[in-house]
Amino acid sequence: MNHDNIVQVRNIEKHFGDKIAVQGVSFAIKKGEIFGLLGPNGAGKTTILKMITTLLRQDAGKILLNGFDTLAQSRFARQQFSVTGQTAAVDEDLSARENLMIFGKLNGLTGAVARNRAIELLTDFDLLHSADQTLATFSGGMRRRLDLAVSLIGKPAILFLDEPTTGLDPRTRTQMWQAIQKLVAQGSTVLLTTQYLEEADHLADRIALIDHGRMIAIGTPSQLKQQVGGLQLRLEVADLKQVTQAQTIIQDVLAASVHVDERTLTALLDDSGMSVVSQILNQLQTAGIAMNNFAVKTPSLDDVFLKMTVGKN
Ligand SMILES: Nc1ncnc2c1ncn2[C@@H]1O[C@H](COP(=O)(O)OP(=O)(O)OP(=O)(O)O)[C@@H](O)[C@H]1O
Repeated sequence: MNHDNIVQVRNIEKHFGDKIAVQGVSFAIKKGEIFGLLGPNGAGKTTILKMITTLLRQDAGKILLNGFDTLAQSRFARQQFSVTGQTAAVDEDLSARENLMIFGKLNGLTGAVARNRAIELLTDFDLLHSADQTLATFSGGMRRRLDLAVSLIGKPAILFLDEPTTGLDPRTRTQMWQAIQKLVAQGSTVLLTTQYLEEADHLADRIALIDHGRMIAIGTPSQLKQQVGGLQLRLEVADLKQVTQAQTIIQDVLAASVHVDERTLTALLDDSGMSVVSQILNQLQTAGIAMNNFAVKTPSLDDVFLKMTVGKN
């Protein structure tokens, strides 16, 4: 067994009646990683998360959390993680500080330790100024940050976040991202589900793409994007008479074909990526070829998602 893999999911499967919600899903998460489960509505992300967090029993396959089997050793497996959902399990009539202290005591902390831990978390999540207001006065974003803070009271080794930023405005979403990154810098491992490609791209070290209950791809955001075809170079030559010369230069540097449409030239860059771009620019300049514009476009996770899911829905 590889002890670096704090979460191990092996070939899990879940049926609801005749419907297969999850089939043959396997992945492993290393300590300190942010791992994203990405997929459209109904893909199976929540069902996978529920099986990992022992809320649902898988019909087949095995899940180990820090080495503990979620079915055979569920009590120990549950001690390894904390989970936050889309609704906070907090008391509306109490303040943020009081809620944190109650959860601290429920987690076995003494009064003094709970008080200090509450201050630490309120500071980390930028809630110290509002610490003594009742939650009724809290915005959605503040509530979500408190929810995350509450789930960290017991310093869990693994944190599961189910759509942590759904419904938040862009500014609050960025604050949540910073809070999650800070957690990982302090040694946590995070598994999050999201429907937002941008969120997975920004936050996750690796992403598993889920569609119709199956894992259709896994990798770092850049590995997934490379499967779509790497970087694309696009430039427009100012003088129509120099287009062929520019085409030859780029073809020679890339050893690949260049598509020409009037003055616009496009080509796919291989793994060498940006290093060949400066060579192309230098050679075009030496040849006295002027350009109206020049761009290198990275494929987005949207491109990956469309390419991998189109035709299967
Ligand atoms: N308790 C249940 N009984 C029957 N079908 C279910 C049950 N839970 C989930 N499903 C079905 O299993 C499939 C996967 O659902 P799941 O909630 O895991 O998807 P999801 O990726 O989390 O979607 P969303 O982004 O909308 O939350 C869906 O087709 C859903 O209708």
